[in-house]
Amino acid sequence: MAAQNATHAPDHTPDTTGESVRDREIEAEQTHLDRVYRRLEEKIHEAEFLMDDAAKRGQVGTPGALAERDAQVFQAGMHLHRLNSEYEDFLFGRVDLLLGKDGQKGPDGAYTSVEPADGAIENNRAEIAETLHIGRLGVLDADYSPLVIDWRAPAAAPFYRATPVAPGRVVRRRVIRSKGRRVLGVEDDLMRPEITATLDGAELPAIGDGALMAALGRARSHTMRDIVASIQAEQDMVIRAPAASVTEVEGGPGTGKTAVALHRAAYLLYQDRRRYAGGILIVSPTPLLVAYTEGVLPSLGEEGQVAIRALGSLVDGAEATAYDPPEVSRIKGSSRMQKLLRKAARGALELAVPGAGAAPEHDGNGVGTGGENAQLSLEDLFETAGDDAERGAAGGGRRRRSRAPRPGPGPALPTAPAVSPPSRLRVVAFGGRIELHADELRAIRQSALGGTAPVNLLRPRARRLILDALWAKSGAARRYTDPELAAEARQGFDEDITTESDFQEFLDAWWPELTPRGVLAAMSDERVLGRWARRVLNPREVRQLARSLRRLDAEGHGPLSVHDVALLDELQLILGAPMRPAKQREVDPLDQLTGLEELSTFADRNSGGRGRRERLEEERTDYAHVIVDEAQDLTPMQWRMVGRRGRHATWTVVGDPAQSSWSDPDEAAVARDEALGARPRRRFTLTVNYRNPAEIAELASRVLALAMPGMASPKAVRSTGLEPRFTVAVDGAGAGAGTGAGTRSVDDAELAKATVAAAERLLGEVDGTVGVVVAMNRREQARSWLAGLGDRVVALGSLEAKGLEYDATLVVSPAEIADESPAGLRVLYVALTRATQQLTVLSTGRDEPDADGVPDLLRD
Ligand SMILES: Nc1ncnc2c1ncn2[C@@H]1O[C@H](COP(=O)(O)OP(=O)(O)OP(=O)(O)O)[C@@H](O)[C@H]1O
Repeated sequence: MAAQNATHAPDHTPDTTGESVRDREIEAEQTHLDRVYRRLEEKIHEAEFLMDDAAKRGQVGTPGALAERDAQVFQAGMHLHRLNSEYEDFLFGRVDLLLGKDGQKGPDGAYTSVEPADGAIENNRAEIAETLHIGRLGVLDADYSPLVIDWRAPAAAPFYRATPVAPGRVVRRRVIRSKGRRVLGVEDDLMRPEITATLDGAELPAIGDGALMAALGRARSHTMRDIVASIQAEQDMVIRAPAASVTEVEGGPGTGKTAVALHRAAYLLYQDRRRYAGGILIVSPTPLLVAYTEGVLPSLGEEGQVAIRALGSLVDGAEATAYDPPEVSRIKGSSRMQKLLRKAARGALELAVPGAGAAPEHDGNGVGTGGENAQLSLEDLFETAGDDAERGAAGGGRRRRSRAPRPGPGPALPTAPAVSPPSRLRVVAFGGRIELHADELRAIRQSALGGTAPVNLLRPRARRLILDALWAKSGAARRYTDPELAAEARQGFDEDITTESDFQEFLDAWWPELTPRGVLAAMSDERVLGRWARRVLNPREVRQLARSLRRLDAEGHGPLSVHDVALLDELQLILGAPMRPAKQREVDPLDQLTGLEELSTFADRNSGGRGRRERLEEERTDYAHVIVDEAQDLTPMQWRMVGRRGRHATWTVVGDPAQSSWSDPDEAAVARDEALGARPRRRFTLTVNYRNPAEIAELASRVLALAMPGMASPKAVRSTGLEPRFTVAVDGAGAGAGTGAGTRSVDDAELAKATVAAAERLLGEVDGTVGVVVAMNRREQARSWLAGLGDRVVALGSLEAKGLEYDATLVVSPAEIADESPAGLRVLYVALTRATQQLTVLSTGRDEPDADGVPDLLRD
């Protein structure tokens, strides 16, 4: 690590003027920052003038003038928005460079050579030839010399990539800490500590202990910070990797996968804003992680074109709030569900499914299929011509309408039930009755379903087959020898039938438009589900699945789990989207050609961009780039759901197999391969743990050895000297480390007391947040235990801890967490790797703690 290897000159020693080297260096950076802000103000005035000018052009009205005006407003709006944003640390870095090899300058005004010129260093002495300041945006001075280089520009790469092993032209890398317009401090890393470098004749000093350590040591809040000032070389390789295909990143806990993924989104937008105007989707495992990370991109100046969504809210109108127990998650996540859902969608046509008919009954007798209700007898309707009567039908209040048979060859139509699927269709035509019986209707349905199109879209085909069958039964075709006359008669026959609202009602009942939620709700009937799931699930799985879906009401509304959401998405595909009225256009087609569609993004961003972003998220189902965070957790069904959103996308997929809570990684790998297709893949591994101190990482590695034998732990970058603490909840006597009494079971009251005591202690020891991780089925309980401790402490179920971090973590009963599911040890590994400073492990008898309170699972 560069930060560890740098040597530093004494920086607090006052010189003859009484000023320390540090003060002088801060003052020099302040002078530069003042210059930057003066230039920014000039640019803001320029942009305001341009906006003004553009508004006047609006009155001219020729297409050319309007296009020019729009382009100008776009440019000016973009500048204004960016320039007006007061970033806490607009300017954060600086590199002092040796003379470059080729002497060429790039578009940002900086020399492009990565390697130093021959003779740049002589007798271990060198003169600094170029100093670049790195910031969140690029700013050029009036003479086009670079005042600040955008962190994503090629010229900024050495700031991140240089190491003492491969320093390139970099002699000193400096991180500048500022607030508003004031420089607060500087931290330097020397990349060539062996040489003496001078700048304008004075020796180049190095201040502080290194920026990375300073960043890592800061207290954590409830939101993630960007790492733009201290991105490390191996992370930078991922962030700047070309986006042509699939970039796969693996790395253990705390290696910066999430941080890198977020910075990569900002980098891609900078590289090719037009291409990624198609939207970047970041898929996160939980809403908690979304909330934790969603501030990072705005802090990097990017938000309008990036949607960060939790897996449970990828489908519009659905929001996962419920949890499935592991055995149910396993069923719902498995790719076997594809087959089952296809059967269910087809089977649901035969039921009176909500969203398409009556409510299913959960009485084990089948869903809405039974008895008289389903027998549609239309006979009476024709025999009581002219008599409009209302008749309440048992179980449905079915409406009965009377209709006179039409004179002439045209058919008279039956009515259809409002609720139950009819099993007979009878019409009067050519003076006689034509009837399609239950078995004939069933055969027609089967034949229509033989198509591969989505079920809802097969309805026109079914309608055509019904008309064919009625026409054939009418025998009318035989009456016409002239094919033209026959075709005409057939056309009239079809028109007469189909223009009748009763026929429409019949179709609505017989081939209802199914909704994903309706089908999911229908699957809550165990008997029906058992039929559909034959040879897919065993009876126990059928029972478990049906039971879990009973939390939905008849129309499929009610608490959904994250796995239900993937099922809804799959069903949407199987059923086909119902026709919706066309959406009002937001942008002019011309905008798409000129790139001016971005205009509304910036306009909206200026006037509270969130509304725009929400709409963007709502409307998009196909993105230009998809970033999957915690990819190891996606189930096969979730891979299918996510894959559908990136059919034409490039991808970045980050994850850690050792943290997977999904029980069947091989099955998930197949689904992942399908989602990513044949695109070439570029693989990266991150190897350094920036989150956990070495003491905590070492403890966690014991669980890793059990969970994934042979898998290497990432190397922790720092050590705090604070060993994890072990404590045991004991009956009657409170909690204490190393009591040796842990083999007895403990009741909830004692566990609550011990949890609160351990959490309070940690709160007293750290400035920031404390996360208390418990088994999933204890999370409500733990929330109530900790309710009085203020908002620095958070109670989390083990699966909720994914991706998050806290200054201190309390892990309650490792054995309980490990026993929760087949992937329990990996989930425990996640829990143990959340702390940036301190970790306490609280055991109960179930954990079999030794005399020091160390639970069996964590012993060496
Ligand atoms: N280069 C860096 N400079 C400063 N902080 C960093 C750097 N890289 C990572 N971090 C910090 O380390 C912590 C862990 O990063 P992150 O959450 O991205 O890791 P992760 O690999 O996604 O972890 P997990 O797999 O456990 O979810 C975060 O606080 C992040 O800000």
